[in-house]
This record gives sequence, structure tokens and C-alpha cells, in this order.
Amino acid sequence: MLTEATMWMRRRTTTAADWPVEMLLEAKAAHGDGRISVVLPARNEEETVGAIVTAIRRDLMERAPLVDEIVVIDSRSTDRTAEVAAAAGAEVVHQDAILPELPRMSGKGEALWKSLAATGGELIVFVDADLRNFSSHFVSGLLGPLLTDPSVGYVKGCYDRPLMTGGRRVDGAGGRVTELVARPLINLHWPALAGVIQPLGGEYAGRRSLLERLPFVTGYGVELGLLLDVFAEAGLDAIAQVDLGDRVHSHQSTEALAAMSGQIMLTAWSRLQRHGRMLPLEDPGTALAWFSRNGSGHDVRVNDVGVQERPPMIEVPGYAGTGRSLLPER
Ligand SMILES: O=c1ccn([C@@H]2O[C@H](COP(=O)(O)OP(=O)(O)O[C@H]3O[C@H](CO)[C@@H](O)[C@H](O)[C@H]3O)[C@@H](O)[C@H]2O)c(=O)[nH]1
Ligand SMILES: O=C(O)[C@H](O)COP(=O)(O)O
Repeated sequence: MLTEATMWMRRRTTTAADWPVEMLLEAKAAHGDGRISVVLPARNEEETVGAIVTAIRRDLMERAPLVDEIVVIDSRSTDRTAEVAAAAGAEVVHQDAILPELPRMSGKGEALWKSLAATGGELIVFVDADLRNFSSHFVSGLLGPLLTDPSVGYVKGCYDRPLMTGGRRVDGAGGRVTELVARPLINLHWPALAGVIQPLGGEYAGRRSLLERLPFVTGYGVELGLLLDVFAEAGLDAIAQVDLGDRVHSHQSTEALAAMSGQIMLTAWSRLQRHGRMLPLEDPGTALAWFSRNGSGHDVRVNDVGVQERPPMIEVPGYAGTGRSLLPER
């Protein structure tokens, strides 16, 4: 592999076991007890969100005062996600209740961007709400490099990703968009980032002071956009990764993953252009056709995979380094 990426991996990769909670409590106290927020974006995750919130509350709030708040951003769920998360002890905020005066946008990236305006932590940890094997070392592991090294601004989790299919576990077969789209794009265009093992992983953490200066792609391009923008804004060494072991999540349909791939490609395209790595002759299309067999012919459904984006939160009027003041009365 490429030298810069290999050297970065050696310098900046640790494992969750390197960061025992007692060590992190000491580091947190030594740095003036800056607050820590955990954010779960959740759209119809009633099956899994409760266990994740319970584990974080029990291990990292009650047994050890590492985390200061857990906020579930309810991303227009139509199931009991909000009730289950609240019963487990999270603060639940509906995506549309945050900055309600802004035009509505959809997607995971929108939920994450809005979370900056609904939390008070100086460090923010994002965790997907569909994890089926969550353990609190996901959160403590991601906090390790941030609490102990001021030059680190952004920490990605990495893990093994099995594919669960028909009740069977196929090791190494999960993360299909990651392996077939995102990592090839990164290797070809941003080789310095080739050592980031899970660029699309939903478990990562960052300093508010960095995240609030970055635009957020509103859909599934958010992870790639943030990674590329952190790299452009803060440099390779501001990024670290922590091995969290094994990650099992709910798989989406192939059609949904195709749409996700379209968003990932358009996000890469936008950064190639913005960061001066490509001079486009024309804009890319945003329509993705999906075919399904119908008798002797095919039905076609067209998905719009165009990406929208929110500006850096620091530019939003009323935001003053913490989002709490922007929330409606609770
Ligand atoms: O409109 C949405 C869609 C999703 N989610 C939540 O976001 C998380 C991840 O979404 P999911 O649909 O499960 O994505 P994955 O298929 O798991 O996709 C992977 O790849 C995506 C693209 O980088 C990342 O956003 C994901 O975190 C990563 O797990 C889950 O908690 C969802 O409930 C929202 O909050 N709002
Ligand atoms: O991160 C990814 O590549 C997508 O979420 C797809 O993951 P899966 O192949 O494990 O469903």
C-alpha cells in the first residue's frame, strides 16, 4: 500500500482495549471536564435503539461519569423509536423540532447536522441506532484519541463486518458499498486516506470545534463528505481510527444500497471539484434507474440520488459554539 497511508495507520490506529474507561475519566478531568455528547440518529429503529441507549447509560453515565448526555435524533420515525429511546433514558429530539424555521431536508446527514444544534458537548460521538451487537466500548474506544491527544480532531471506528443472510453469518462479506464504491474511490483519488478501514462506518467522534466548521451532506454521503472535508481542513494527522472489533447491523436492500452508492459517488464528485482536483465539463446526472422483472419485460423505478448539503453550523444565526440555545423549550 501507499507509504503515506501505511505510516498514518501505524501512527493513528489503536484498539478499544487501549482505552480503559478509568484512563478516559482521568483524561477528561485533566482537561477541565469538557462535556461529552453521544448522538444516535434513528429512523424506525425501535428494535435496537433501546438496548444501545441502555448500555451507554449504564456503563458510561451511571457506573462511570464519562458521557454527559445521550440524544436520539428521531428522524421522522413512524414506529415506536422515540418512545423506546426515551424509556431507555435518552433525550429524544425530533429532527424537525430543531431549527424549524429552515426549509426541511431529509436523510441521515440532516439528522447529524441538526444534532450539533441539539447537544452541548465539546466532544460528540455518533452511533448508528441499528447496531445489533452494540457494546459501550464502541463509545469509550472512539473517545480515547480525542481525550488524550489534542492534535486529533476526528476518530473513525473500524471493525469486521459480517453479512447476515438467511440466518447465516458470512464473515467479511458486509459493508458492500464501502468495499465496492467508497474505498475504491478513496484509493484512486485520495490515496493518503486509503488506510481508513471503514470510511462509511456510522460510529465516529469529533471535536465540536471542528465539526461545526464543516458542511454536512444531508443523506448517506455525510460520512464520506466529513472524512474528505476533515482531511482538507485539518490534515491527515487530525484523523485517527480505533478498532472496535465486530459490527453487525440491519442490512438494506440492494436497491437501497444502489441509491446510497449514487449519493456516495456524487459526494466524491462534489469534493473532487471543490478541493480543486477536477475540472468538470458538465454536472453529473442525479437519476438512478432500478429495474425489476415484470413478465417478459421490466418495470423501472427512478431514484433521485442528488445530494444536498447544509452549511457549517457555525454560520447558522444564533449558534454560539453550543447548540443548546437553538432548541425549542423542553
Ligand atoms: O433518513 C435517515 C436514514 C437513516 N437514519 C439513521 O442512520 C443510521 C444509519 O442508517 P442505515 O440506513 O442503517 O445505514 P447503513 O445501511 O447502515 O449505511 C452505512 O453507510 C452509510 C453511508 O455512509 C452510513 O451513513 C451508515 O452509518 C453506515 O452504517 C441508522 O441509525 C438510521 O436509523 C436516519 O437517522 N435518518
Ligand atoms: O457501509 C456499507 O457498505 C453499507 O452500509 C452496506 O453494508 P452491508 O453490506 O453490511 O449491508
